[in-house]
Amino acid sequence: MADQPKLEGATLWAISAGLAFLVLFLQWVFGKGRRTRKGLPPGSMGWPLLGETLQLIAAYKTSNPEPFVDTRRSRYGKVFKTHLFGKPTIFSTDPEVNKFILQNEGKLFATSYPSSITNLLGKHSLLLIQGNLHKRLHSLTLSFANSSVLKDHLMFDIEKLVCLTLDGWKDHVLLQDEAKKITFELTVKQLLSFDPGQWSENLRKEYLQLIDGFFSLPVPLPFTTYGKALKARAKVAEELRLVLKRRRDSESSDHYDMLAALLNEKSTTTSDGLSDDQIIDLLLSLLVAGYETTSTIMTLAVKFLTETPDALAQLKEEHEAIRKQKPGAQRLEWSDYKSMAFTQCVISETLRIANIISGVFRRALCDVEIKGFNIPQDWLVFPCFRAVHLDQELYSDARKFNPWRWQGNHPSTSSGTVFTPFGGGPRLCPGYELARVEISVFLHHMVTLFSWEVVEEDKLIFFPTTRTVKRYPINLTRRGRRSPLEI
Ligand code: HEM
Repeated sequence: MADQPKLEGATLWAISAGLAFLVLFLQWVFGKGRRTRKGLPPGSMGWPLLGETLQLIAAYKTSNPEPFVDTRRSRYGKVFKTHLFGKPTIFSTDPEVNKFILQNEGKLFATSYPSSITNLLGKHSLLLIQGNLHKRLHSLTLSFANSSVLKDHLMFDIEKLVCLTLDGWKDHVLLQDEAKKITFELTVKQLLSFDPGQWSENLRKEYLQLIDGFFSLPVPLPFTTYGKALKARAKVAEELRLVLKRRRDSESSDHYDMLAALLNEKSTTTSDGLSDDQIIDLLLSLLVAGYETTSTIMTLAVKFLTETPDALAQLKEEHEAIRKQKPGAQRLEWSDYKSMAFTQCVISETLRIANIISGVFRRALCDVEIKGFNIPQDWLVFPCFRAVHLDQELYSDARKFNPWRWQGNHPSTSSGTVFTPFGGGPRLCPGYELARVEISVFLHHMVTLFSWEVVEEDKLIFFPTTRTVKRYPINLTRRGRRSPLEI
């Protein structure tokens, strides 16, 4: 009898240990996603090697990619770990974490692209360079697209090139393609002072091939998309090299364009200028940066307006009022652009719900602690702007196109944390104002020169980039107003 309690104790111990083991085992099986290395945010690393890449791609290939983020955010919280495109990644849908990551560019985090993309952009691209050179060239680009340059120089070219394209329209266009033509020609003009013609059209065709390469398997064989993209890159670089050589050889220096600014750029410490390779990569990346981004917003603003007749009516009213002040076909002034208040609401709302840039990849340069989580050195982080822009806690009825939300004093206009379509920190998009002016001028002429009807239902998808599947075909009716090019 004396031994009985001992036996019971041992049995109890064995049962408790067994239970504890069972609980741990069940947690391991069912709570895989919640297990963390110390300090890592919760999340699932998905399949070996593939991680959760296929789930992400499958979601973004549809018109409603949100469930990818929504399910993980409700399971793990606003910041979760995952494994994307071959790398362990911290995915953030938290505006404060996103801001922290962007602000600490170059200190705790650095921009990160796969080598396949780096090869296409060129190692001197503004999107890739770091440190002082990045600072210098970022501010040079900014100084080329700021309000006073836009007002005194670019506004005129923007309107001319928008009208040149719109004047050529017959009764049917693929709007997405037309918008791309406009933004490409504008960028060529701004960078090199070339007017639209066969040269820029040939260059654009090479560009289309080059951009396809960003979203293809990086197999560098001549018949693969990636191989063709590398070839296209070489051709674009060759053309730019010829232009550069002519400019260096020429006596006159009366150009006012980005190339002239790059040729004059000198290091403050060594007073060395930029090499040909540096200039070519910079020009090439500027063409990439402003081309698809701005043209996508132009197309989608028209799509969302078409689907929201009250907004289209209000936008038309705003632009008709501007036209009334201008007898005949007079050109737009800077003050007209500044008076387009509702147009800015439409642009912000389009950027909020369908920006081509859902977020940006960065690499942690060291172990970083934020909000109680540890981000290990060399892991990727993905501050997801789209998830913040569509967060129901931050925007009421967040998934609906509602340009009126921007009227008055919406907090997100001022906070710079919950609305970041142009990124932030040292890599804030230097083209943010240029893009707004281009889109505003385009919308002005689109709604005052034409009315339109959508030819067929066209789906919006988000992978490989944000685009409509059928390139947004529309039938046009001319409204009888003369375009500024006719005077
Ligand atoms: C609606 C149009 C546009 C959107 C939504 C957009 C968005 C962005 C975003 C989010 C970034 C930050 C990338 C990062 O942090 O890694 C960026 C960078 C950049 N953008 Fe834009 N952009 C637009 C138009 C333009 C235009 C018209 C230009 C032409 C000058 C331009 C030039 C650049 C450049 C050069 C960078 C790289 C800046 C750097 O790394 O320092 N963008 N853009």
